[in-house]
Amino acid sequence: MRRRGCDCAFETLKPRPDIGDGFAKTEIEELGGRGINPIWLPTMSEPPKIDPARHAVFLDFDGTLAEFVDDPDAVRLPDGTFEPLDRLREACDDAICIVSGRKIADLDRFLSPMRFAAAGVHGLERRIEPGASVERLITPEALDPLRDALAPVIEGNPRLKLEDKGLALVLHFRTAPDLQGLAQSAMDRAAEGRDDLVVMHGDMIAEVHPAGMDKGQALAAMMERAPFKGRVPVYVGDDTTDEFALKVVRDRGGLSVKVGEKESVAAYRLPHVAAVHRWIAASLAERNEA
Ligand SMILES: O=P(O)(O)OC[C@H]1O[C@H](O[C@H]2O[C@H](CO)[C@@H](O)[C@H](O)[C@H]2O)[C@H](O)[C@@H](O)[C@@H]1O
Repeated sequence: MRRRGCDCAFETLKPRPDIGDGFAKTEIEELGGRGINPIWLPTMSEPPKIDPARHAVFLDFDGTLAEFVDDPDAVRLPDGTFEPLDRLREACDDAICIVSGRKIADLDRFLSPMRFAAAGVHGLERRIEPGASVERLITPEALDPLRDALAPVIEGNPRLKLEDKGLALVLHFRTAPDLQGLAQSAMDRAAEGRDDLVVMHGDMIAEVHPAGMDKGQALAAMMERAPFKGRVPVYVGDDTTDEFALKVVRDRGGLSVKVGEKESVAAYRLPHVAAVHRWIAASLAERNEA
């Protein structure tokens, strides 16, 4: 099992009581060594508006388009946001992609009747256009031994929820924060000895999925193909897993936008989900006025 990469590094990048609100220098250096240089500027400015004629728009789902809720299956877009999102897709000629840790099938369900290009399960699933078929980079059987190892943990701790995404498994503890340590160590133990897997400790979840893919690589691959190719990338995301994509976009001179106040490599910031939707609507309005 690997515990490397941006997720784990950012996981350690928390304010330390022993050094006030700052971050440990070694941790900053560790991130730098991995090519990720966090810029901790909570006052970073609002991004310029999206230009649908020029931009390829990549949007994270949970915490970016949809507010967090206790039940991962009960998530939904805020009222009144479907139509602007769909108009943006039309205006961009389908060069808009949902990039998520979720399965594409689940994204489709939450966004129905809309359909978008998508990178699901952190890029292990991809759909290049709304009407295209889903490509999967691996098969779900790789995780069968972990399914078996986690079954008794769930049975013994019914307040933990297991989300089986086929190509990834997630232990949720948002409604049982006291079980965080147990969930994380159960996931670590289940993946022990598996160098082909990565364990990620995310936002009230412990997740395992095959190594070798992240949202940044998924974005770079999508940018090689129509309808994204030749456009300038825009990425909007709130979580540690989004940092991979935000870095790729920043390095390519695109618009990298962090949602919320966590540390980030992004150049711009929006404070919350509602502000993301307001920015999308304002971008469409600006285009109509032009
Ligand atoms: O990449 P994202 O679109 O941000 O997806 C990341 C994970 O999102 C979901 O979990 C998160 O949202 C849930 C619903 O609000 C919340 O209950 C949970 O605590 C959050 O971590 C999803 O269930 C995971 O599979 C995704 O990896």
